[in-house]
Parts: sequence; C-alpha cells; structure tokens
Amino acid sequence: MKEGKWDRKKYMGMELNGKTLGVLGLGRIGREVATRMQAFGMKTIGYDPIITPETSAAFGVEQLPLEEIWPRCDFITVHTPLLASTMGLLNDSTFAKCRRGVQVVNCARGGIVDEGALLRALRSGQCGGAALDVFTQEPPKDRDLVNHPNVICCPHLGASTQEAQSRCGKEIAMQIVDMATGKGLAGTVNGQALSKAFAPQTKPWIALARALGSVLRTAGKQAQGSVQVCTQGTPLREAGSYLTPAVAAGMLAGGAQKDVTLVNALLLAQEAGLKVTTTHGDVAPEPDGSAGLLQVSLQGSPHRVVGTVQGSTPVLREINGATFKQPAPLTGPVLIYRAKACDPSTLPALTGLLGKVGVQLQSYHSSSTVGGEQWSVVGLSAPLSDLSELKPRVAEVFQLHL
Ligand SMILES: NC(=O)C1=CN([C@@H]2O[C@H](COP(=O)(O)OP(=O)(O)OC[C@H]3O[C@@H](n4cnc5c(N)ncnc54)[C@H](O)[C@@H]3O)[C@@H](O)[C@H]2O)C=CC1
Ligand SMILES: O=C(O)C(=O)COP(=O)(O)O
Repeated sequence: MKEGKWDRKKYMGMELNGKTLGVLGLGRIGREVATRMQAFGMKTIGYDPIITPETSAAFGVEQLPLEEIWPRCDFITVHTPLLASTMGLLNDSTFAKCRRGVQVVNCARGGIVDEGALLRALRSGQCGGAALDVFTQEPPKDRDLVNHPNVICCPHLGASTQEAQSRCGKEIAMQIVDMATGKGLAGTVNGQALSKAFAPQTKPWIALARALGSVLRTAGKQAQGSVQVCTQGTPLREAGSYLTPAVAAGMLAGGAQKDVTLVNALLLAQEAGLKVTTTHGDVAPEPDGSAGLLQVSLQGSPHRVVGTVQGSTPVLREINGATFKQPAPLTGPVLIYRAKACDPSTLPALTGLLGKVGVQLQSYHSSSTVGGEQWSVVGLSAPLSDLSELKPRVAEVFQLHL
C-alpha cells in the first residue's frame, strides 16, 4: 500500500485454526511457541528426546516419534540446537514423508533444515512455504532460498528486541560478576579454564602452570612438538582442564602470537604446531596428601619441569632431573642458570654484576647435582638487561619475568 497499490487478490492466507503444528525441540522456546500457537486454535504435536511426554502434555504438546510426526503436520517449526543429530533434521527423505505443501519455520539455527533439500521441496511444491531467520552462512551468499517467492526471511532477528538485548546485557554482566567472585560460569562453550581461573585457590596453580610452560619453552628453546602435562594428587584430579591451557599459554608467551589467553591458548598452540596432552595420577605426592604436583615435559627431549604451590606461591621442585630441596619461587623476575657444581666463582660473579647494575638478589635456590652440574634459580628485584657477562661462566642461562 505504501507504493500506492491495493492488491487484494494477490494475498490469500490460510487459517491456522484447526491446523497441526509439529514442534521439534520442546525446550524454552519450543514450548512457548506451542502455547502461543494453541491460542490460534492449532493442534500441537512434537518431539524432544529429553522432555518426557507427561511434561509436554502439561503444555499441550502430544509427543510422537518423528516418523509419525512428518505425515501429520501442516506446519513444522524447529527449536533445537544445531548438533550432529539435528543437522538436516528436515532433509530430502523427511520432506518426502511430509504432507504435500507443508510449511516450515526455522528460527533456531541454519542447517537444521537442510537448505538444498528445502529449495528442492519448494520448487517441487512438496514444501508450500518457509520462514527463515537463520542460515548456514550468515549473511547467505547463495540467494536462491531468500529469493524464492514462497520464502519469507529475516537477518537473524530472533533476539532483536530492546527487552531481549537488555536481558542479554544483564545476564552477561551477572556472569562477569559471578566469574570475578569465583562462582564459576554458566553456559560457556570455550572458556572452561576461565570458570576456575578466578577462584582464589586455583589462581596460584594457574600461575604455576604458566610459569612451568615459560621455563620449559625457554630451557627447551622451542615452542613446538608434544608437551605432556601431568597432574598428580587427588586435589588436582579435575585441574587438567584449566592447567593445560595455562601451560600452553606459558609456552606461547613472548612468541609470535599476541594476546594468548586461557580461552584461546590450546587453539593457538595447535596452530603453532604444539600438541599438548594431559594425564593425571591420583597418587598423593606429599605425605598429608594436601598438595599436588604439576609436571610438564617436552617429549623426545630431556626437558622436564615439576612444580607445586606452597601457600599461594608457585614453586619449582625439579628441572631436567635436578631437584630443589628448598623449592624455588617462580614469581617476578627470575634468573635461571645451569653451571658446574661447586664452582666457587659463579655466585660472586653474579652478585658483582647485580651490584654494578643496582639489582637486588631476593632469593637464591640451587638444585641437586646431576652430571656434575647444578641448576640455580635466582629471584631478582628487576630483570637484567644484559646476561653476556654471565654466559662464559655457565652452561646455560636465561631469564623470565613471571
Ligand atoms: N534466531 C535467533 O535469534 C535465536 C535462536 N535461538 C536458537 O533457538 C534454539 C532453541 O533455543 P532454546 O529453546 O532456548 O534451547 P533449549 O536448550 O531450551 O531447548 C532445545 C531443546 O532441543 C532439544 N533437542 C535436542 N536434540 C533434539 C533432537 N534431535 N530432536 C528434537 N529435539 C532436540 C533439547 O532436548 C532441548 O529440550 C537454539 O538453537 C537457539 O540457539 C535462540 C534464541 C534466538
Ligand atoms: O540467542 C541466540 O541463540 C541467537 O541466535 C541470538 O543471536 P544474536 O545473539 O542476536 O546474534
């Protein structure tokens, strides 16, 4: 009419009253759709693998096996997630079982109704019309469905109301508050590590995992290959889910990839050619069974680091088979070197260098002797800008800011 037209004959509708609607997926939205359509006088039947027939009967939906649903429906609407089991729920074979002229609604996820099959059914008249809010590719490049005269569609607007967006905003804000107060996260699909990362008791373990990853990368001089993360002790039984991404983040830190987080670390590690696997052993490493141990090793090399948490401090217990009787804190600027055991000149040379550049030695820990050599971990007040004076005196030296 805005174009000045008055096409009364062109538009002929169909009553919903007395028609049968098949609702596939009877969760939050499916059941709301069913009760609203009952108000138009529709008979509602449906299917959902986890909702009992008694529950769906309470909101007026008779549940039937899919095979019995197809031939009964005038309209079918899908309200499931997109899963392997729902991909192409409506396909060439199921369209063929439907009443001729069946009308289909997909406001859930593109692909639940197979787009190729839908187009074929529309062209043959087996499908009388479709309403689509979602597409396998958004926006869809292939416009055949959008352009079909019996299709009406919207650009994924199902949640586009002021009220829904405001609820989403509030929900997200509440989730951030929950995460920050250590209550865990609901509904995360890729942030398993995050829900634990903010709990006070897990924070030092995550710091340890990152630190061990950094030590291993620097000592092993590579961020590629297979890394084995092993948690030991009952308290760490479920910890692999967040410690493994933290180890990967430590391995990747300082490398080519920017913005490595606990959410994307495993994916970025995979892209960088780093395979990170996790195992767990329940054997408690401490007599009281309270602490756990985290062991990270680079397969096919002698590089292996083992750490734990003392109080709330991540500490190094072992590096490449050399153990620290007094575990070495892995916080702040840390200098790590391997040198001949009992060489009396190394430590004075180091303290002399520190004095010269005005950096304080805050802690010093040395390991057991392996093959005539010892590892030393030195806590510093600030990182050293130049290690060249130390290099001739030691077998290897590196620095980390943890
Ligand atoms: N177009 C849009 O903007 C919007 C789309 N959605 C989508 O709508 C869909 C439904 O959302 P909700 O009702 O909130 O989800 P929900 O999780 O409450 O319900 C989904 C239901 O589908 C059922 N289901 C799973 N596999 C099935 C199968 N093979 N056959 C039949 N039922 C199956 C589940 O048991 C569950 O009861 C989701 O895909 C969601 O992403 C949701 C909001 C807005
Ligand atoms: O909530 C949903 O499942 C939706 O599909 C809404 O999509 P949107 O968050 O508006 O991009």
